[in-house]
Amino acid sequence: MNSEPADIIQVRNLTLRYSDGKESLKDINLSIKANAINVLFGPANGGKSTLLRTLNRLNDLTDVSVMQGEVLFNGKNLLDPDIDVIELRRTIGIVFSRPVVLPMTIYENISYGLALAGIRSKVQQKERVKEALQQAVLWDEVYDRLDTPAAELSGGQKQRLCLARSLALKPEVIMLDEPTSALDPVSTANIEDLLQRIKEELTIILVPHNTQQAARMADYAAFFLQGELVEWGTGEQIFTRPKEKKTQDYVEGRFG
Ligand SMILES: Nc1ncnc2c1ncn2[C@@H]1O[C@H](COP(=O)(O)OP(=O)(O)OP(=O)(O)O)[C@@H](O)[C@H]1O
Repeated sequence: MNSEPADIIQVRNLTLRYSDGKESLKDINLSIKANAINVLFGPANGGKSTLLRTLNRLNDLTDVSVMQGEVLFNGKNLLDPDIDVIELRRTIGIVFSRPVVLPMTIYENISYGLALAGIRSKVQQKERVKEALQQAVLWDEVYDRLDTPAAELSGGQKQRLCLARSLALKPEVIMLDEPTSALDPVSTANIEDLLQRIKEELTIILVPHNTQQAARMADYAAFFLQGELVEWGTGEQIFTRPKEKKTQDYVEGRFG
């Protein structure tokens, strides 16, 4: 990295409690850096997925009893009730661990979302589909069978299709929640390579599926433990010179 990237998202004093009373995020303060891979890592139940779901308001659909603090994005608090949630979810996309393809063709898996987003011109759709598949490094494998069912793709290809589906909407941020946990090592390496490539164009927030992947991928890293953000910094600092003993113990595999 040449210079310190700008903050694209600023999480300020974010506390979230589900209606069962459990505090899943405790006074979180964190900056997400633009055009970088921002890794959120730590043991299960740390609050990583909860934070991702908060950033594009998927938590609106779950039973949250308390949400305090703010999340600044493009000069606005994205937790404000008057935010356009549909537009927010286009701008901050999410890819989950299990690739969920729609029961449609490869082409339609992408064009469907474009149509929903108001892009109805067939010419424009065609261009966007091609561009997204190229960005997701899937084009060369599927360009001659775009009209076949997406269900016939391999697991790794399906995950790249899910990524292409988000990329087609030209998001500013893509969040990935353990995107390679269901994939073999070769498919995992493909996804990791392509994330390194696309960070030139957008911002990535990655919940990795293990600490090795966190260390490999992180330009910036935030260590979550039981709803608390223990520490965050550059990947290099967190994985070689952590300030907190808890981070060091986790990174060195003393608990997990
Ligand atoms: N919809 C929900 N309702 C109630 N509690 C929830 C809900 N979703 C998550 N939790 C709780 O919030 C805490 C944080 O969970 P979360 O899934 O955010 O952690 P995580 O760090 O992503 O863990 P994992 O690696 O297992 O996905 C956990 O104690 C979990 O049980």
